Amino acid sequence: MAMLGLQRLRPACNPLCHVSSQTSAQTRPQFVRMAISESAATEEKHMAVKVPRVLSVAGSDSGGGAGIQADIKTCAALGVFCTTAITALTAQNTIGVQGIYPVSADFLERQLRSVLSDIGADVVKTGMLPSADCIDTLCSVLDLFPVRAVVVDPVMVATSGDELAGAGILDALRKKLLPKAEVVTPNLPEASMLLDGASVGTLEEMRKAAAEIHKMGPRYVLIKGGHLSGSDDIVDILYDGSECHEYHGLRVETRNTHGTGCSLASAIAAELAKGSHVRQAVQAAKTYVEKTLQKSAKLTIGSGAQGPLNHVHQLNHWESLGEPHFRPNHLLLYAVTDSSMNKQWGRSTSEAVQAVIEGGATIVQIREKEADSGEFLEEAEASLKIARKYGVPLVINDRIDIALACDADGVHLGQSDLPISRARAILGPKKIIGVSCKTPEQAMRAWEEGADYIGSGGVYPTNTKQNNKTIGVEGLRKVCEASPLPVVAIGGIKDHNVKEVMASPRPEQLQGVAVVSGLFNQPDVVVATQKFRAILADALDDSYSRVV
Ligand SMILES: Nc1ncnc2c1ncn2[C@@H]1O[C@H](COP(=O)(O)OP(=O)(O)OP(=O)(O)O)[C@@H](O)[C@H]1O
Ligand SMILES: Cc1ncc(CO)c(N)n1
Ligand SMILES: [Mg+2]
Repeated sequence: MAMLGLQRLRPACNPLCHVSSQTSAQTRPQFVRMAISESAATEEKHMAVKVPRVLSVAGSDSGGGAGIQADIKTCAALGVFCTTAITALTAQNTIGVQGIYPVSADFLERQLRSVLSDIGADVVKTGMLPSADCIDTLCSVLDLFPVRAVVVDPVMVATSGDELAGAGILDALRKKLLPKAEVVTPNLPEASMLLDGASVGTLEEMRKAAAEIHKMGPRYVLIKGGHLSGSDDIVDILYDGSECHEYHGLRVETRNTHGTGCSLASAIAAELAKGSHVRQAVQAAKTYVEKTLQKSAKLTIGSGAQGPLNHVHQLNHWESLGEPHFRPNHLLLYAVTDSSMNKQWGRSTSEAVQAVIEGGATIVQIREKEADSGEFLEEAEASLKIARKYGVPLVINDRIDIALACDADGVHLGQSDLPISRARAILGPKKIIGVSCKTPEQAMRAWEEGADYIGSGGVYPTNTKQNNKTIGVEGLRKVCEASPLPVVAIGGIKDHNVKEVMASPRPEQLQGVAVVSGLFNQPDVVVATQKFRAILADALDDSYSRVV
């Protein structure tokens, strides 16, 4: 193979501009920050943004679940730029491998040189290598263009049982590629093949196999336990030449395990490219694959035994496709907490939430005007655990940051909070956004900007919100008639006036009532809530109240 003589360029670290225009009296962190920002300003034009890069040397899976396709998606999900050198085309789907078209060693070399001579790579990840020639070529090119680490997934057999590389590659793999590897990631059958058919089917055998494979030259051996039978726990074993580290994870019950191995190896490569140590990289990769399996468990792509993963589940949320994130009849009895009221009665917010849900509240809003952010978050998290157990949605008043931090079901915003369109952009399409509206115009705008429901009031004067203009039953009716969104009535609603609010003819969009002190300024929240549910059932026709 001809030598290109190209060297990888390592850009020197740009020194900071330490002579800042402000001097002496500053504290050190401020000084460092200013120095950095001033340096940034003067060098802005020349500043290079260095992106972590992985080069995947692997086969194409036409089914989109494994091989190159899995590698690119995994790297994208983990924030790494992925280039490719394709070793083979496979005609493959969720049923099996219908054909293999290997790429010649010459053309593999062209791809490797194209990528490494220009874009470069921090880490090379290898998957399917169809011939010993391809392995020879790869090793020679790696000698010319050294990279920080090589992650070798010794792909031999697809999950379907179809052979992807024959025993003919074993010698080159063991003698040439493994000595260059930072990590090698065999599954159980591959570990056995590398060891000429030794049995690798128990944890003890995995440990022994890891030590044997380590003698072939890689710095780390990770034996994957995905094929271990008969346990809820899936253990991968990492051997570093002196110690075995175990990575435990829960087995996800799913048919969608096609490409887990490729994804794990790519995730390790991506984490290494970002600068992690091998042990951190393996842990992060295992966590990524487990989470991805969970998010992909129910997908039905293809009719075969092994479906693909949804690698970019943070972007597309397929797991919740088809599930409406909000149903208007959740607004029937809407409980809004008030921490000082609950404190007076000697209960925490989460105890109050438990009681109000037991009593029959159909949605809960955590409204916190006193606690600091940390306490608010703790209360919200504890309340959310309870709400999830009962399948009742829980939203946060005003604080989008708290809603995001605890992954609540949504927020309720006032007219002076962040604009609805911004809130929607931050929270994504799957979170509930409710908006307080006093007028038909506000209701129309909330709808245009992407809200899910409207809270309209105050219907009656209330102590919880003094200085709040009341709109009365008439104002509520006007909002309901104009609103394209479902409406919940709020403000001073007590057991004695629910009937009046919900009285017929009830406007179509009016779904229920939101209550604060009627539920919580009470000695027994469960009993108070049950009473409201009974009055609501009475006020509405049966078919309606039975839906929730
Ligand atoms: N059902 C599962 N639940 C949780 N983790 C799993 C499951 N199946 C595999 N894993 C994990 O996924 C990673 C890949 O393991 P596996 O042994 O399946 O690789 P593989 O056989 O090479 O996969 P591939 O199908 O891509 O060839 C490992 O970290 C393993 O622990
Ligand atoms: C191309 C390709 N590489 C790797 C695997 C391993 O899952 C596969 N099924 N297909
Ligand atoms: Mg594999």
